[in-house]
Amino acid sequence: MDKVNVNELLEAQAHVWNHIFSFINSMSLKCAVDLGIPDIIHSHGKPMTVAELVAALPTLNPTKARYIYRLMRILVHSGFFAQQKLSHGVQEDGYVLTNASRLLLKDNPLSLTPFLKFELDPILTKPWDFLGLWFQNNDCTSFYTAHGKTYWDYADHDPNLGNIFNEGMASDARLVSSVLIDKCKGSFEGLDSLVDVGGGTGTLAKAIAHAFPHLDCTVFDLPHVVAGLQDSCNLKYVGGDMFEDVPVADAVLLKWILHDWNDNECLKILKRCKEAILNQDKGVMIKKKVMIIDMVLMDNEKVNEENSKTFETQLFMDMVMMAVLTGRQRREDEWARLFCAAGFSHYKIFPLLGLRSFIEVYP
Ligand SMILES: C[S@@+](CC[C@H](N)C(=O)[O-])C[C@H]1O[C@@H](n2cnc3c(N)ncnc32)[C@H](O)[C@@H]1O
Ligand SMILES: COc1cc(-c2oc3cc(O)cc(O)c3c(=O)c2O)cc(OC)c1O
Repeated sequence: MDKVNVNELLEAQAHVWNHIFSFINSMSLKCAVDLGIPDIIHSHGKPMTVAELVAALPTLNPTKARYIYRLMRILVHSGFFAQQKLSHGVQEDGYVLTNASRLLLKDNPLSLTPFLKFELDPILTKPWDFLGLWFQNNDCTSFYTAHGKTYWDYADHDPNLGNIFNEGMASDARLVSSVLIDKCKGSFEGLDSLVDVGGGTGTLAKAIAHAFPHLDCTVFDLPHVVAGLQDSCNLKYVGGDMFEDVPVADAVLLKWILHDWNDNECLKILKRCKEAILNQDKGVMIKKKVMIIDMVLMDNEKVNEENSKTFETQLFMDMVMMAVLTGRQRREDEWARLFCAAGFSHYKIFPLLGLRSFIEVYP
């Protein structure tokens, strides 16, 4: 083998090894969160040496103390912690948080820890072991192959999964609402009423109702999800089925709903949403619309070195939707086809929410 080929061979080996082991990134991060490491470093208030970290870990078995620096080393490499000199003239480094680990602090209102705990719960990681088998059987999802029931049936009978799901979704909704209200204010101005379809326990609608006190907001979700939730001044909860009927309003919001469903199911939901905004009799004074927060999957040919991480994360979410539910992420042309088939006339995409976009669709 000539030299170039040997180098290529070794590069290919490294690439395969990196992918064999890349689950260790997620699991090391989960371990740090389970041990409370981000909060401990935050409370310390200054760069924290490994000895200080070990001493502050309340549940650490003393025989494992000497391994902590190895866990921290991989998490420094993956950007969750950084190392800083303790003080001028002192040789030793201490760990500090990065923007990413600040998003894992318990008291950060935008904390993503509930989302991490949900996605990395063994109930949701087990289906990945069954993906190959699923490709060879008739099951609807590899979640079903792994657990013998659909995700919905599982969640219905396991209140703990229902709770971690709701907390995971609410944590995402808090982050999105803070960005949405800041960047998309204009979209809500002039509306009198809005219904958040599949709005869960109402985290996003509550933030919108608070930011726009003249807007009547409705959270619409399955009856058992909204049962017992308290209405407040301009926010109310309504139970129902979005495939049957959606409450009337000037605008309908669908955050992270359509990615759960296949095209036929999305068509039904979008048609119910269109009826809901057209049944609100307000003449032409208000620009009625459906507002969607979801991914617009990047086109392959637009992927470059700069955006390839974003594309990879979008592909991860697409795989999650396939393994857990029967949904998917969609490219712009796939969205456009859906909107047209549901009878909408045009749409605008605002790529303002990082991995996801804010899409307005007009009847
Ligand atoms: C991914 S969650 C999104 C929750 C919320 N929009 C968010 O982004 O935080 C999907 C929501 O759709 C709701 N849902 C599922 N089927 C539904 C149906 N047939 N009618 C109304 N809501 C439904 C679920 O209960 C869940 O709250
Ligand atoms: C469509 O109705 C439901 C959807 C979901 C659900 O589940 C997951 C699971 C996951 O690993 C990642 C996700 O992003 C999602 C979702 O976005 C999502 O909507 C869960 C349900 O009940 C608990 C549903 O009824």
